[in-house]
Amino acid sequence: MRGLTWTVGSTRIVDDVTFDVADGEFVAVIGPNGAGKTSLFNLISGLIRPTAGSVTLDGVDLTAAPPHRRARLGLGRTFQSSSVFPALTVRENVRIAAASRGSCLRLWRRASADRAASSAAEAALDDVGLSSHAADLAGTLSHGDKRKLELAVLLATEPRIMLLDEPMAGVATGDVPALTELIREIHRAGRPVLMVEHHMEVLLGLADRVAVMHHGALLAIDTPARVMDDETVQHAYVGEPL
Ligand SMILES: Nc1ncnc2c1ncn2[C@@H]1O[C@H](COP(=O)(O)OP(=O)(O)OP(=O)(O)O)[C@@H](O)[C@H]1O
Repeated sequence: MRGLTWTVGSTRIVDDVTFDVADGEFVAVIGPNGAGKTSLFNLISGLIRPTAGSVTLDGVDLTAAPPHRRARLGLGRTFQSSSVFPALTVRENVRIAAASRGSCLRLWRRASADRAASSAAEAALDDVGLSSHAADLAGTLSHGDKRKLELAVLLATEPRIMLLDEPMAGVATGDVPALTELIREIHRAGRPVLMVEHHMEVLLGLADRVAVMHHGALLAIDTPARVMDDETVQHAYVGEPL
């Protein structure tokens, strides 16, 4: 992203943010409450249009593209609040995502597309360890398993890059290590990740770089250890744990 800016009235909610996520890299976005992290994700995924700046994926300028086109081009995203269909089964949730990937209007290719979507869904459920819950209604899953389901839904779309907005939000403390490990494995499988996370301890050993936002601007972007040592970052977090 280059110079990404979003102004509401006279307030700069996201202020001239520029950084790259390299192929295979894991970049975390942190910042005090209201720093503009979710707004930045909304700009990258196209839910809101920037006042200025651009978003590029693999050299393709996506700045004017609607969210569904960005998703087609490989920009996959999860949301801060749970976004599964509670009345559908776990398998159906993932299958819908997998089918959306290879959307094909030619009737004679529907059967093979269906089979491909089913096997992509099963593979994604296996990746996140939810195969044994495939027939359960998504609404009956624990909060931690719902988060895993969201990851499976995302994986089934075979994204080029994964944007995860606070995947640990609402998850019981005891489930955080397993979910962290799962995200680590998904990343190791070769996908770059951009993840909003409040807890610095989750990011140590997970993120290659940490981008710190403050009042909409990018305050620092560096390794987790160096970011934690940075005095300007510590100052931005006065009154809140880093
Ligand atoms: N549509 C909007 N109109 C006006 N102000 C907005 C809008 N969306 C967000 N804001 C404001 O922009 C600021 C940044 O919000 P945002 O949700 O991006 O921050 P955040 O860093 O994700 O916060 P949190 O850590 O609490 O999730 C906040 O002060 C918020 O009130």
